[in-house]
Amino acid sequence: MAELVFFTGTMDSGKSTLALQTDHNYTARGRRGLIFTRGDRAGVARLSSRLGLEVTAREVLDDTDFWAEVQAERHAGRAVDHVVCDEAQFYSPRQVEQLARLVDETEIDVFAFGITTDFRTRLFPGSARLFELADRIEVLQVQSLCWCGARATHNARTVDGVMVTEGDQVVIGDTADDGAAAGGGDGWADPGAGNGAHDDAPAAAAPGTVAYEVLCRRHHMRHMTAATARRRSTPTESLWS
Ligand SMILES: Nc1ncnc2c1ncn2[C@@H]1O[C@H](COP(=O)(O)OP(=O)(O)O)[C@@H](O)[C@H]1O
Ligand SMILES: Cc1cn([C@H]2C[C@H](O)[C@@H](COP(=O)(O)O)O2)c(=O)[nH]c1=O
Repeated sequence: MAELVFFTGTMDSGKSTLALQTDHNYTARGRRGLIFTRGDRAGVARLSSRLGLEVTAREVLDDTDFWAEVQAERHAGRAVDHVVCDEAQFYSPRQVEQLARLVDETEIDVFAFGITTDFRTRLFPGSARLFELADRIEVLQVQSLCWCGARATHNARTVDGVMVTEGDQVVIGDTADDGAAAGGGDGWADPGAGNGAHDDAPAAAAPGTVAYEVLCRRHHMRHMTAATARRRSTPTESLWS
């Protein structure tokens, strides 16, 4: 029986890699899939993994209708056996409902990949709906680690190196220190900024350089990033290196 599966974890936990592997393994057995993403760091209509793999994908926009996309494909005589959805946290609840309908009414497997919560530890709307509707939730097995060595469970955002807890929910960026420049409005990257351009983007500028860091809950609650800990460097908060 077809399933809607939500593979989730923090940033940098291997979700995009698993998305690519999943599509590869199904395709290798003669099944045909569609790959969707939204706001990948590599740019519009790209699905990229930090391990270096990158493929062309269909960019999800505010008005994307997954049901219509699959029906159009089938009417054109092309089979659709599975659908891979990366950055699914950015999909609307309505789009997640379309994915569930595809599973239930057309027996297509849907594999969705995304982070659960934002930098404020709040659920993304798309992730919330996936938690509500998915047949299965799979937490990524490769652990990403907080600077203290504990399993990282939360995503922190820094602006110019300082952890923040206010701002737009969506700002495309990376876990590297040299993160992308902050966007504005609803947070979709400015098409001119070269950091994951998006058609639905507002253009308002915001200062600062945005980056992300994965932390355990304890250190997320204390706003203690690796840099903060290094500065404080108390005996009980030892760093690995
Ligand atoms: N140089 C490397 N060697 C081995 N593994 C790496 C390397 N760089 C990244 N990775 C792996 O890739 C993972 C990130 O993969 P990715 O699919 O981009 O994550 P996500 O989509 O969850 O943000 C890291 O957790 C790590 O396991
Ligand atoms: C926590 C958080 C993340 N984002 C963005 C940053 C990245 O572009 C993606 C996550 O991608 P990954 O493949 O899982 O690394 O989400 C955001 O917009 N808002 C946030 O709060």
